[in-house]
Amino acid sequence: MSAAIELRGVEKSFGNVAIIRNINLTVAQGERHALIGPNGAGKSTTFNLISGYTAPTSGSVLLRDEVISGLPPYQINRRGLSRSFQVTNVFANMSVWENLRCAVLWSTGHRYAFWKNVDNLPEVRERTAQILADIDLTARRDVPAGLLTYAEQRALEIGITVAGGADVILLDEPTAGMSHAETERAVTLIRRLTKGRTLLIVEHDMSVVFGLADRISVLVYGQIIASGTPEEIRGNPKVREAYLGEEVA
Ligand SMILES: Nc1ncnc2c1ncn2[C@@H]1O[C@H](COP(=O)(O)OP(=O)(O)OP(=O)(O)O)[C@@H](O)[C@H]1O
Repeated sequence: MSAAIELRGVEKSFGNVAIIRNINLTVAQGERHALIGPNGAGKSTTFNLISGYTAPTSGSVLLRDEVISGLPPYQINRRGLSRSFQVTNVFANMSVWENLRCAVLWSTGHRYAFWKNVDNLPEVRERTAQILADIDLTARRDVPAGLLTYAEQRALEIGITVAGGADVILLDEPTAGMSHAETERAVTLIRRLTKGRTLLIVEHDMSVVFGLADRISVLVYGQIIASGTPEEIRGNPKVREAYLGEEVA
C-alpha cells in the first residue's frame, strides 16, 4: 500500500534547540495512525510540519509521494490534507450551519462567492446537510457555534475538518477535555467520518488510541522510538519504559 504521508529525515530546531530529531514516519493510505508521546515530545510540532505551519530545518515531508514541505498550509490543504487544532477553532458568532457551509464552499470552488445566495447552490446545501447529520448536530443547525457545549464544538470542528473533502485528516487531541461518554461518542464519530480516508491523530487518551488506531508511533524527545500495531506497541519494552508505564498493562 502506498504512503499517504511520509516524513524523511525530518529535523526541526527552534533557535539552538532541536525539537524534532531525525523523524522517519510513514502513514499508509487508508490507515488510522496515532502519534503518542509525553508532553513536550514534539507531537504538535510534527503536525505543524506536516500541515505547513512550520518548515523543517532539514529533511522532507511528502503527501502521496509529492514533496510538500515548504508549501504554505492552504496549498497543502488544496492537495487534500486537512487538520484540526488542539484548541477549538470555530467561528463563535456564526451558526453551526454557516460554519460548515463555509468549509464546504471553500472546497467546492465557491470560495469568493459572497455575492451569490449560496443556499441556492444545491451541491453545497446537500453536502452541508450531510455533514451536519454525520456529526449529529442537525437539531442545532441554527445555534451560534459559541453557544454549543464543548463536546458539540469539538464535533463541529471535526465536521469542518472533513467538510472540504480532504482524504488525509489530521486531528490534534480531538477528545481532550471530554467526559467518558462524550469521548465514546467522539470516537464513533471519528471512525464514521474518516472511513475510507487516512487519519493521523494525536491523542493522550490511551483507550481512544488503542481502540481507534491501526498503527501507532511513539514520539519521545523528538524521536520516534517505535512504530507498530497496537499489540506491538503494547508489548514493546522500550515504549513501556519511556512512556506507557503500567498504563496499558
Ligand atoms: N515556535 C516555537 N518556538 C520555540 N519552541 C517551541 C515552539 N513550538 C514548540 N516549541 C517547543 O517544542 C517542544 C515540543 O512542543 P510540542 O507542542 O510539539 O509538544 P507536544 O508533544 O505536542 O506536547 P503536548 O502533548 O503537551 O501538546 C516544547 O518544548 C515546546 O516548548
